[in-house]
Amino acid sequence: MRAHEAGALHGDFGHQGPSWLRTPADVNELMAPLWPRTARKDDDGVLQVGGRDVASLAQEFGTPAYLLDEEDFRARCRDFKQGFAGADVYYAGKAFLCRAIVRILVEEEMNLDVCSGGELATALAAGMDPARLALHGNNKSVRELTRAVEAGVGRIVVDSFDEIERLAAIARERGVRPRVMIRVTVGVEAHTHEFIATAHEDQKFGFSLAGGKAFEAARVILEQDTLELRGLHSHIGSQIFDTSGFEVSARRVLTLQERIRTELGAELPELDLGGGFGIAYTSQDTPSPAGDLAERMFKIVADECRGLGIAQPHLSVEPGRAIVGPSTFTLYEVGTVKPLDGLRTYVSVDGGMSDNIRTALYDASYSATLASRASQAEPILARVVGKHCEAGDVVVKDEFLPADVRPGDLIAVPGTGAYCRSMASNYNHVPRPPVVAVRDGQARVIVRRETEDDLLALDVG
Ligand SMILES: Cc1ncc(COP(=O)(O)O)c(C=O)c1O
Ligand SMILES: N[C@@H](CCCC[NH3+])C(=O)O
Repeated sequence: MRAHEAGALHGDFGHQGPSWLRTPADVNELMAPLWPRTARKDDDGVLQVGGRDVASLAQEFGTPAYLLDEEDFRARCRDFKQGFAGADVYYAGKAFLCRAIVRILVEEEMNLDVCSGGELATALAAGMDPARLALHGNNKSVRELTRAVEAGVGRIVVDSFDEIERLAAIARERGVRPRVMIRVTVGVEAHTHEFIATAHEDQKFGFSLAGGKAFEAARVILEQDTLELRGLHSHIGSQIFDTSGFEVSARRVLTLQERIRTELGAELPELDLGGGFGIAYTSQDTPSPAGDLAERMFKIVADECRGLGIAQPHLSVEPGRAIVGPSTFTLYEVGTVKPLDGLRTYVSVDGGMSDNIRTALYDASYSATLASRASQAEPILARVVGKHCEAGDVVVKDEFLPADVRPGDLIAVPGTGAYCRSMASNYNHVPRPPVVAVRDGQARVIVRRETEDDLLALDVG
């Protein structure tokens, strides 16, 4: 089998050219960062995952569908747990959460970060030990806080003075003492898209460190005998490759920790440096393995603590995208192909911005491959677009696809495990696709496809 016969497993415009013209060995090597571990193409160019081929999965479950490689998801949990041994790893449920995922997390002995009543309910419904949960949010309702306190959630990451007051009252009424962390805005300009950076001063999350609000929050919490202050929390943003942002953030937050110890007499035993570890969406992204990230982060914390003369707090991190992102790809069927002379070819698929809003929202880059057959055709510059009534309904901005791409072909887009199903909508009354977990030749639906009846059921007429 020659590589181009197998079709591209990864290609992206403008960097190294069309990848299906490379050797099979190259193609396999290039697969690694973008595709789930068990993904490969067979001799007929049909993409396989978890021991199943996508043509049969499309027949059984329809398209579009998110196909999650369960082995890959579990392996990434283990990579983080092993890499960060000695620290705690909280999977960030906002990336993608459902009960089957919670059960896997329980089996893999992971902790879980939830950021809404809905995520909390999902975690509890699937049997997650509440002590392993962290609750986030800049505007947690009284109801959400009450539920978390009553369930015995392990930590609540407080985000405002209003919340401290609310939470203290809820705890007082129930005679309990919830554990809290303070979300600190450290003022780091993370190198990522503006919409997903969270530690610069001018935004809604956290207590400003520079403005003295974070110190003030510590003082207020320490005055309450109904709240137990466990530590500081910083999350600088998402899809970050460079650990220098974490270094600055750790330095600033630990400096605050030292001030809290000196001026308020409180030794804080924990520190959470958040999530945000980047993944490869195209060959131009170069993520670090979890072990390397951990090594660097442990060193940063150790160095800073030594410099400040404080005891090292117990570290935790909250990766979401880096665990679930690469485990999943979206399978679409091509509906129409429109070559625009001198421009590019528009390949329309049966989903779009309702199942992947990230391209439209963050100008995110994705790649795609012809997944259902091999092709000998020349590469053409294509744009994979959806079926929505919106010109910006783009899934993959630029990709080389074979010139004979045609209606009925299956197209796979990797790296869609994080923030695609969880941010999906039913814009234009397009029902949301299912999530199908595949492992050892078995496929099971873990989130079923939304139906038109589901949509009509909400519309009370
Ligand atoms: C507080 C917090 N923790 C963790 C995460 C997870 O981020 P990521 O999925 O980029 O690892 C987020 C989202 O950005 C977050 O806001
Ligand atoms: N939803 C964003 C990341 C922000 C997530 C949570 N703070 C994304 O798709 O990249």
